[in-house]
Formats: sequence, C-alpha cells, structure tokens
Amino acid sequence: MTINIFIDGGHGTTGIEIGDRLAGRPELSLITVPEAQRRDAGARRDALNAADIVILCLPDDAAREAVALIDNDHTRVIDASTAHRVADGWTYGFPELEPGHRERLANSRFVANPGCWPTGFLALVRPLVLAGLLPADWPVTVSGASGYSGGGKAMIADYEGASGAPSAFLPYGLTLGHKHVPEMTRYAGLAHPPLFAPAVANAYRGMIVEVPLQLRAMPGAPSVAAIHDALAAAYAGAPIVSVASLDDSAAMGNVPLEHVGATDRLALFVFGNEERGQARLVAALDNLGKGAAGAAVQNLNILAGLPETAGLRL
Ligand SMILES: NC(=O)C1=CN([C@@H]2O[C@H](COP(=O)(O)OP(=O)(O)OC[C@H]3O[C@@H](n4cnc5c(N)ncnc54)[C@H](OP(=O)(O)O)[C@@H]3O)[C@@H](O)[C@H]2O)C=CC1
Ligand SMILES: CC(=O)N[C@@H](CCC(=O)OP(=O)(O)O)C(=O)O
Repeated sequence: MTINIFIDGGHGTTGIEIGDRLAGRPELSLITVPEAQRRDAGARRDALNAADIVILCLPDDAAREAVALIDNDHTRVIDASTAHRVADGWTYGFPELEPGHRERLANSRFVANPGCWPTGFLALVRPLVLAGLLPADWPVTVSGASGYSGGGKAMIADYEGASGAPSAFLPYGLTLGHKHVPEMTRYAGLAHPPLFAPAVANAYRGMIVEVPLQLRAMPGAPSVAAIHDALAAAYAGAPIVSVASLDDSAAMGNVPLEHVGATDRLALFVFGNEERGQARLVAALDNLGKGAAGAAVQNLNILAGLPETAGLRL
C-alpha cells in the first residue's frame, strides 16, 4: 500500500527540494496540483483531503488556510512555515530535541517543522540545558549567517535580479523581534529569549549558527571539554547530527558556510580556550536541507513508520 503525499506550495523553493527527495520512492505516491493552479483553493482542498500526509511549504497565512481546508479526521500535516511552531496541538518537528521526542512525533497528527535558525540553535543549546551545564535563565546569544534562499522566491529574486545582491553580508533582525525567537526560547527550555543576531550572506544556500559562551562566568564554570562531552553524548549514534572531536575542530580552525554542502546533515563543533574559559559553539547546516526540506522528509518518514533517513542526502 502506498502512502499518499501532497506538497502544498510544491512549486516554491522548499517544496521543490522536498519533491526531489521524495521522487522515485515506490512506497510513496505524490498527489500534484499543476503550477497554474497552485493558488486554487478548490484544487488544493481536494488534494489536501486525498492525502495521508501533507507537507505545507507556504507563507504562514496560507499554511493556516490549508489546515482549515482539511475537513477529514485523518490527514496528517507537516507545516514548514512559522504558523504553528509554538501552537497548541502541534508537535515540534525536531526529532533530536530530547530523549522520547521522536516517539512523540511518530504519534502526532500535526507537526510543525522547525525554522532553519532554531535547528542549529536548539541542537547546540538544548542538550546543555538538559545536562544542567547551561542555566535556564542564562543570557544566551546566538548569531550566524544564512544563504539567501532562506528568504524564498522573493529573496532569491532580490539577490539574483538585475541590480545584483544587496550586500555580501547583511545583518538583519535588528529590532530583535525575529519570528524564530519564540520557538528557540520554548524548545531550548530557556526562561528568557536569546539575543538573536542573524545575517544573510551572498550565497544561495548554507548556514552557520553560533552560540558564544563565557564559561568562566557560568555557574560551576564548566570546561570546554564538559560542554563538548555533553553534545557528543546527546548525539551519539545519531544518523544526521555529528559532533566533531575537540582535536578535529581545533585542527580545522574555521567552518565555512558551505561546510555540509547541499546535504541534510547537521554538523556541530565546539571551539574553545580552557585557560580563558571561553567557547564558541558552531552548527553548520543547509538552510534548505536539515533547515527545511531534509527535516520535513525526516519527519514524514517518522510519521509514516519508514526508515528515518530514507530519501535524505547524507
Ligand atoms: N527557504 C528556506 O530556507 C526555508 C523556508 N521555510 C518556510 O517554508 C515555507 C515556504 O518557503 P519557501 O519555499 O522559501 O517560499 P517560496 O516563496 O519560495 O514558495 C512559496 C510557495 O507557496 C506559494 N503560495 C504563496 N501563497 C499561496 C497561497 N495563498 N496559496 C497557495 N500557494 C501559495 C507560492 O506561490 P507563488 O509563486 O504564486 O508566490 C510558492 O510557490 C515558508 O513558510 C518558509 O518560511 C522554512 C525553513 C527554511
Ligand atoms: C535568510 C532569511 O531571511 N531566512 C528566514 C528564515 C528561513 C526559515 O527558517 O524559514 P521560516 O520562515 O519558515 O521560519 C528569516 O530569517 O526569516
């Protein structure tokens, strides 16, 4: 028996990436709506209700509308937008969040795919909070750079249009109200919002997320090695997330935006100086991979009871 899948927004940046990962999988059958009808509510309603699992790759308002168009009691939903990430009745689609979360996801009907920035942030911070190394009320900062495909068709047109890229490196979110902060705060288990300082780089895809820590000022002044060990333990045996050894990280000395390329991997690094009591935690991912399409396909596999990495680019 094949599982019927519909990607609403399947002709957009994330939707196309997901379609590529699902192509050629005999256990899945893709329901499609022609591109010219992509905004036709009637065609979308039929497809949404015919599917076992739908993946929404739409702006937030259209994602809410899509959920309202589902009038049966069994279609399961993976929403790639921001609309439902901290909403009641939705499970946050980051299987690696904490022990037991993958099982919660497998039994969920409504799943909110994480934002690309929170994916790197939560991977670095959640295990440290769980291990008691990072106090929940610590003033956490997170910064980084994203490829411009993170802004979808509109930002791609902006960077690739006749007038050229707005900048090689463009800090944004400067009013400190970025839409990803609520999910970062809630799922890290922090008492206060992290200070988030994102930037767009003049590259199509790729993402670096960094959390700097003044270890010497933290309760118990944890060592760089203790921070690394907590992350390594959290992801031991994980199929998608890796933690580089301290020696390998030190030997690398830097992490390029393109580190994981166009894959669904999430690579974590701890750089530090024990003497100074300082560390820089770095996550490298593809905003369109584990930051969006790869995560959606991973969640689909978990919901459908299929091998978790089927169709992923590892
Ligand atoms: N790009 C990324 O790296 C990431 C994106 N996301 C999220 O995924 C979602 C999709 O983003 P992305 O693929 O980048 O965006 P795009 O703008 O590239 O694609 C969105 C698609 O949705 C269609 N659409 C827009 N409004 C409606 C509507 N009312 N009804 C039906 N279809 C509609 C668009 O059609 P049209 O061409 O007519 O506008 C387009 O095909 C967003 O919520 C985004 O925030 C999440 C993580 C990372
Ligand atoms: C470069 C860029 O603009 N990136 C987007 C985030 C992309 C993403 O994670 O998508 P969601 O909108 O679904 O959260 C931003 O910061 O708003």
